[in-house]
Amino acid sequence: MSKNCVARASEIKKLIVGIGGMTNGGKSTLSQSLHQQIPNSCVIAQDSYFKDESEVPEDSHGFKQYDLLDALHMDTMMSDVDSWRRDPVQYLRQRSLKPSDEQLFVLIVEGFLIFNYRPLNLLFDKRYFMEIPYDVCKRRRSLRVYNPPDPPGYFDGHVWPMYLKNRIEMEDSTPGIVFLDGQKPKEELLSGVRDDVFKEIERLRDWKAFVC
Ligand SMILES: Nc1ncnc2c1ncn2[C@@H]1O[C@H](COP(=O)(O)OP(=O)(O)O)[C@@H](O)[C@H]1O
Ligand SMILES: O=C(O)c1ccc[n+]([C@@H]2O[C@H](COP(=O)([O-])O)[C@@H](O)[C@H]2O)c1
Repeated sequence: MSKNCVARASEIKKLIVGIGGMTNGGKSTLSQSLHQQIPNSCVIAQDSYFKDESEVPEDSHGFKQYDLLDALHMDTMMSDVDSWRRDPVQYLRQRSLKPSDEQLFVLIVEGFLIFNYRPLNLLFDKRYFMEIPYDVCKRRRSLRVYNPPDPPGYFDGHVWPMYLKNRIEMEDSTPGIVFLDGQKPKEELLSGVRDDVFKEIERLRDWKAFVC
């Protein structure tokens, strides 16, 4: 390094972790547990950005087309991600989260189509995808009540075919995804991802930015 270069070890460092996966794969459960265990972290959840029912079109069978990026306000989601990237301290404070003295911040982004939206997908440092078999997915989904609730035949008529389509698109465009078995015990899933994220945090801590 030239003697004119300045080490900026104290600069704020940021890590963005993507928890993608099938509907009911366990994304929210894992993301909330990670948030509780990772200091200076927060969660942005894609299902907070669904458009109003009146804005979501129906197909020829009368099924609302919810399992498409078009059903989501991705522009709003991106602007929230960008405000975290600009100033994570302020972002946490605005949400009544208390930043620690630590200069390292972790954003957990979770959702069923997070790796299908290119501008967001480009930002991830780590990508995980929670998968479960068809019958488990169908059973878990049948126990959950969305707003609006799934009409009869919705899982096989819309949710599952769209999952298969979206997954092909994702795998074609995104290498390096770590696939997780969403049937493993919650604690095991949590400890695996948490340890992986902590390793990444250690790597970032050791890394010094040099400005020449
Ligand atoms: N590892 C797991 N094993 C068994 N059930 C789980 C597991 N993780 C989540 N669940 C259950 O599956 C359902 C969907 O979980 P959730 O985290 O809301 O999924 P997602 O956010 O992917 O839609 C919930 O009832 C949750 O308790
Ligand atoms: O949250 C909503 O407004 C909403 C309304 C209708 C349906 N959804 C369903 O939400 C699913 C994605 O969320 P999740 O948590 O199941 O991964 C997706 O499969 C949609 O069909 C979600």
